[in-house]
Amino acid sequence: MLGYFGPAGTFTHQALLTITDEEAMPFASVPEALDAVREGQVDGVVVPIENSVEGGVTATLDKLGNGAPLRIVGEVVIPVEFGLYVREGTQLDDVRNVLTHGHAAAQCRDWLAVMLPEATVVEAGSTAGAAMEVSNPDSRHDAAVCARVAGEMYGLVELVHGIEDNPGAVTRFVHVARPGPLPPRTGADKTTLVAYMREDHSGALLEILEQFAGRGVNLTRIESRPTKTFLGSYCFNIDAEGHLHDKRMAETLMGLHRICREVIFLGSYPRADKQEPTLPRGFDDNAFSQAADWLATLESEQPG
Ligand SMILES: O=C(O)C(=O)Cc1ccccc1
Repeated sequence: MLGYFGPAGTFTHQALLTITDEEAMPFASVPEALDAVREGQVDGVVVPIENSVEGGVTATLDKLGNGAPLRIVGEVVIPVEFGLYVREGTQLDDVRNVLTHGHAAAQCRDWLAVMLPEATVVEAGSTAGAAMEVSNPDSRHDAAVCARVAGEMYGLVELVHGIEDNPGAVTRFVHVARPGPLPPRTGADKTTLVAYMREDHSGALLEILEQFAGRGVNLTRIESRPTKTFLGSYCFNIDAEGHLHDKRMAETLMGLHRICREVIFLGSYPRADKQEPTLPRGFDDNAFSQAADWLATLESEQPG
């Protein structure tokens, strides 16, 4: 069974429904969901990882790389549109207290500031959790910012829809499982990893980037995250185009392993947009094989 960052009606739930229509288990937070996979309570979970407006979902980035190994086996990208949902009878002028997930609040910040300048925005566990809370007649919260499905699911009334400051925003979700066979290489894949530098020195990030650049591997996301040991200590959370079974990616991973203190491999999986990378000349599997054959020929000429 799969799990997801819930309750029912979250954007994550919508992402999950694009993968399966079988019954799935909701978890109240991203860390709880990921721990449930680690502990074997579910076979996999869907959690948000990146938003086109807000950037990385830090709870996911940090928790994926810390603890028993996990692997991303797939990704889903869905549009996110928000509305303001209230109990029957509440008017816009009555709204003093708005409840929602931090990422939703951030994506509707301007709208809330202009339309509800007096209102306090309170952070909830999730957008659907906010809708569920607001549906309680005794709730001290007047409105939830959530998806239309969540508003409907929890019996709320839609005051306004489309309150996001950046229309067209999308969120990327990942399907995470325990280590096992990798999803097959499709030619349009992504690899996610976390790299820890050996020691702090000038050019350390450049050396990491060189491993990718020198093998024709393009990055689609790179974020520095605190290692949580001391101030100024960071690791790099990276998405790169390609699959572990692409020779250029395998060589990149080996290069990183040589120069880094630790490299956590978080999986190779098909890209949601199915977009194949444009490879510079000399970086496809054939070019790597031919180079290896050439080297073998040179070595075979050597005595003994
Ligand atoms: O709270 C939710 O519905 C989530 O799934 C997290 C989230 C919040 C805002 C945008 C995308 C995902």
